[in-house]
Amino acid sequence: MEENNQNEGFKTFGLDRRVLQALRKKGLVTPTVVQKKAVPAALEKKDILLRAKTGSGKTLAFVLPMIENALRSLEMEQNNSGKLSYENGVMKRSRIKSIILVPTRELVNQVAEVVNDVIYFCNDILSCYSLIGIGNKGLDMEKHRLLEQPQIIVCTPARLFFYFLFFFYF
Ligand SMILES: Nc1ncnc2c1ncn2[C@@H]1O[C@H](COP(=O)(O)OP(=O)(O)OP(=O)(O)O)[C@@H](O)[C@H]1O
Repeated sequence: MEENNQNEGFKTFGLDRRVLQALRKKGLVTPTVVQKKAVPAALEKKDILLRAKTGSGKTLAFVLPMIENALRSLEMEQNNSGKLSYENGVMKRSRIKSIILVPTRELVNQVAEVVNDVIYFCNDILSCYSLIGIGNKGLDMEKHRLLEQPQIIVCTPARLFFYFLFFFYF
């Protein structure tokens, strides 16, 4: 009972129970103003332009609906195919669903940390990779990870452009 009350605020968004569990784990109970405005609209797949002061919770405002929509989409794929598909005993993950672009490599790490916190209880079906290499530095590892097709990628525009060129030419 207490658990339910704790998530009353975030629960009103109709989020997946694993996401609610992850929020609870982080001690997050009530959505901030910007989250209250953004999450329901983003869950309806509306385009959103957010502006709010620093520390107002903008990261979760876009991360929560993004993950929720990814989970819903995975569920739909599962319902359509009637079953999850497995390869060598491991569930085959579907392709990239979201790319989060941020201006600096420091922000890549920060945002990826928030994403990983939120997918903590569903990381068997959703994975997040952050691309923070520069040029050929980190290329082998990142290329390998990208080919594994994570559902969520966090990177800078420059790194994304690098991989567009890389996969186009090689
Ligand atoms: N609903 C919430 N309840 C309590 N704390 C929250 C909530 N949402 C976010 N926070 C916390 O508030 C802090 C700031 O959040 P966040 O970094 O998302 O803000 P921001 O608006 O993106 O800031 P910036 O503009 O500096 O990037 C973080 O520590 C985060 O965990």
